[in-house]
Amino acid sequence: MTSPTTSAGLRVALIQLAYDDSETVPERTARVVDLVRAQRGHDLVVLPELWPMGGFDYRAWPDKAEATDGPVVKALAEAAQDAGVLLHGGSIVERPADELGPEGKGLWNTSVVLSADGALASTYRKIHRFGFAGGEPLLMEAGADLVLIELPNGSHAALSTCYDLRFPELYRAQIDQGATVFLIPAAWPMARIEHWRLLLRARAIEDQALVIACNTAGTHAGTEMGGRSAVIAPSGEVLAEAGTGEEVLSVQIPAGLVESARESFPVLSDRRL
Ligand SMILES: NC(=O)CCC(=O)C(=O)O
Repeated sequence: MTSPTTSAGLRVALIQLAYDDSETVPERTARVVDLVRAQRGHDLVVLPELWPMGGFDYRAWPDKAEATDGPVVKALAEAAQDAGVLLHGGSIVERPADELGPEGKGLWNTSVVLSADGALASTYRKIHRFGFAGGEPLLMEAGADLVLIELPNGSHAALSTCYDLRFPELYRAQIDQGATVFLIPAAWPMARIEHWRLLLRARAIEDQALVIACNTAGTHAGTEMGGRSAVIAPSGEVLAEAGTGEEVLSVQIPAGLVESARESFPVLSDRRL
């Protein structure tokens, strides 16, 4: 995969959604769809991990799981089309109609990307499952595939999700496939928010990539979420960072950011494999 010599600028909106346990999935979906529609004029809109089913609401996952042609993704597709944006819809608890996976669990933490014409452009199944003996490893299958998408400015973005951020080898594999941007939805708790902030900058600096990371806010299933969604330049400079509550972060990313960083300080060419 080759990226353009100089990528154009990109206008991005990160919807750092706050939620608690009081909303139903249809209610939250309706709220999110309105927020997405309001982002017309952006090239790319990003939502957090597992916002429909609740990132830490493990017990609800089996009942709330949907297929990627289910009501949540359909609503997101319509919103992307109405707003005329490429939409990273965060992730859902995916239950495909006809697949159980190697461990027989039948659920995945699946990110969905909708194009501006409302088509499902791409999906990514979270590779590193969070929760040790409980949570994701107990209930979900692990994804196995690297996924890259083309952004409206022609650059290539690699998909990962939340806990994946702790595994730098994933991001090295993604840049080896041509990624210059990392798109990372998350449900990262307040208790470890400084890890999030540090690791986002680390991934940007070590891989000389643009990091676009959208976290969750609010408190659900007894876990306070940390917010601090961010856009980080390959230099490690924080171009924009959200606070800890619900917020839409709107960022104009300058043209050629990654290319000029890699050209002026070509550290990646000194790798010894
Ligand atoms: N949803 C997650 O993957 C949470 C990750 C997390 O809390 C951590 O890595 O710390």
